[in-house]
Amino acid sequence: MWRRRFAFVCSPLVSSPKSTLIHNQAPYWHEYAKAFTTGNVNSEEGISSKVKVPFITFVLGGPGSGKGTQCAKIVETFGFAHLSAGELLRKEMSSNSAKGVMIRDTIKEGKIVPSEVTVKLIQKAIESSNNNKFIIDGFPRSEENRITFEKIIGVEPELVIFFDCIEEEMVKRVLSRNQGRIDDNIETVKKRLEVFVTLSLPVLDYYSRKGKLRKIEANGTVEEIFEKLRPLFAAEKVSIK
Ligand SMILES: Nc1ncnc2c1ncn2[C@@H]1O[C@H](COP(=O)(O)OP(=O)(O)OP(=O)(O)O)[C@@H](O)[C@H]1O
Ligand SMILES: Nc1ccn([C@@H]2O[C@H](COP(=O)(O)O)[C@@H](O)[C@H]2O)c(=O)n1
Ligand SMILES: [Mg+2]
Repeated sequence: MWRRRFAFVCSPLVSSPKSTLIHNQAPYWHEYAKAFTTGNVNSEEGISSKVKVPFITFVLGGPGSGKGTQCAKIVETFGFAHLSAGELLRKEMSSNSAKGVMIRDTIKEGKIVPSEVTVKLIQKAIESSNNNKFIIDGFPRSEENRITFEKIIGVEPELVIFFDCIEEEMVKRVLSRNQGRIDDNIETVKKRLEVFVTLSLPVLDYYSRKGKLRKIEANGTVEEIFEKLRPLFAAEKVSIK
């Protein structure tokens, strides 16, 4: 059902988009750059890599559509740093703090964790990386996620990839993943699919309107899907090989 609903919002592959900083807000990125110009940062080496505007790609798709699998290949081939919002949250939930418990309950229910929590984790991961190219997997899952990222990080993605996979295949993949995830069960998967339709499709619609969305048909083999991704990253500015 959600495939049909989605079909009209996707734009076809288009040419390489341009980097866009959001100038009308006061995100941490601008503060960092300001600190650099005022000399209010410690390591010179750290500064020069960090003040460069990061190249950000968001990767979206339903549960089991292959986001994590393809991100690993993008990292290996094109030298991106992979930030999985779900992984960052799973690490955080392993603490028994109130926040950890809240994250666990939210993931178990297939719902979306409050955006500020997720964006702060992403911010920390970006800040502690030496890389300048990030592939952010499973984010933004909602308009609230997207807006919070814009407010706090202040950098727009160059590219937003959507893995379009049939529901039956996604459910099959999740149920045979076997990695002990608390959300890999049929009840949670059904809820996640609903959440995807209700909260994530508007995000895809937003980026489609901005000409940033690239839809990848994600029902084939891992290699077939990667071959469809390759041209998106082959441009010299993002390639290391
Ligand atoms: N093209 C494919 N064909 C068959 N199996 C696949 C394919 N891509 C990934 N898988 C397998 O399906 C499962 C789900 O893939 P993956 O974890 O990459 O999905 P995901 O989109 O990250 O899901 P989630 O949103 O739940 O984290 C994994 O066990 C993975 O090995
Ligand atoms: N932006 C996000 C990303 C994930 N979550 C929660 O984590 C679950 C697992 O995410 P995966 O990307 O690993 O599939 C997801 O179902 C959400 O509960 C989130 O809240 N916000
Ligand atoms: Mg994943």
